[in-house]
Amino acid sequence: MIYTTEIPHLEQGVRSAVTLGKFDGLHRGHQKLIHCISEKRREDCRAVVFTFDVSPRSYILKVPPKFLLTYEERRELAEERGVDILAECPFTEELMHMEPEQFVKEYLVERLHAEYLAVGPDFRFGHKREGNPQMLQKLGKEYGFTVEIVEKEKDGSRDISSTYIREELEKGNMEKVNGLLGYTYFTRGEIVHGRQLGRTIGVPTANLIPPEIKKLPPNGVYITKSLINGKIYEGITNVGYKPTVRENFLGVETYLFCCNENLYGQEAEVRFYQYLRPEKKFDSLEDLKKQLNQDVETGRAFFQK
Ligand SMILES: Cc1cc2nc3c(=O)[nH]c(=O)nc-3n(C[C@H](O)[C@H](O)[C@H](O)COP(=O)(O)O)c2cc1C
Ligand SMILES: Nc1ncnc2c1ncn2[C@@H]1O[C@H](COP(=O)(O)OP(=O)(O)O)[C@@H](O)[C@H]1O
Repeated sequence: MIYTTEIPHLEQGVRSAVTLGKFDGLHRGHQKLIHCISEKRREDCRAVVFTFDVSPRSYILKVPPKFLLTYEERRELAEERGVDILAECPFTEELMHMEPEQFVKEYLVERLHAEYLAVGPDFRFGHKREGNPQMLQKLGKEYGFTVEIVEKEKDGSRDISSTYIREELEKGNMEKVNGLLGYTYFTRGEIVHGRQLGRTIGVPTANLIPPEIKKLPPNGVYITKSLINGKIYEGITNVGYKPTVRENFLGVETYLFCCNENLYGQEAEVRFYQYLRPEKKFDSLEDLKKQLNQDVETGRAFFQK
């Protein structure tokens, strides 16, 4: 897959099937759009995902953005789904104020040689969000591309969207989040040293510091699986600041049920299956240990089912 932060310019004779949007999470709705473009792949036709490098809303509001997928994670998932080119274009003033027809002509036609577009019914683009799927269809007749308006993937009566998934993630409803995503929500990082207290209470924990932009479920304890060095480990994970020992950074730390290896320096992907309880401040490490033993039992029972 080609990844670029510029507007791609395809060579002559090569055409494209394009989908456009923010694609945070690459959820089941996004996957449906990607399926549409990847079906059009040929020797001389590329599947292109055209997206922006900062969520337009957070750019305007100037709040530090949190995403369901980091840019790197999104790249990897897009590649797995059969995308040839992922263009993460800077969301510049120029792009923000571009007239819809100019965007179509300069970017989609002249640079991408688009022959096919897949968009959702609520897709909007260009200055004042005046561009819409019907307008794309009209312009397609003029410039020679077809536009498929792809029905939204639904969960019951509600459209699947990044907003819906964020809402459920904020509630810690991992079963719902994972169902909407079509994969298990995860975060990644390198396993780093903690205070080495874990081993003293019989519960060593692999600590990782999640990426700044990654949106996490609420602080608390989760049943998880961790992918480390190609192996899957079942375990339980605490997300938070460990109030009992007063950590000063937000960590994701996991006790792996069947592991006694030295894991420092390894990359881990922690996948969240179920929320167990909120993070608590205990009066002593002994009390914490009692609670941890209970959590371990709950976690093991979950995987035995
Ligand atoms: C499953 C799990 C649940 C945890 N729950 C809590 C908690 O509720 N409150 C808390 O202060 N720390 C909690 N912790 C964090 C422990 O305080 C921490 O693992 C211990 O102090 C060891 O820290 P260290 O890795 O820096 O040595 C939890 C850790 C795990 C793995
Ligand atoms: N079952 C296990 N679960 C998690 N980490 C383990 C396990 N067995 C061994 N380890 C190793 O022990 C380390 C955690 O021990 P711990 O005493 O909690 O130290 P730290 O505070 O540095 O995390 C992990 O980083 C890993 O290298």
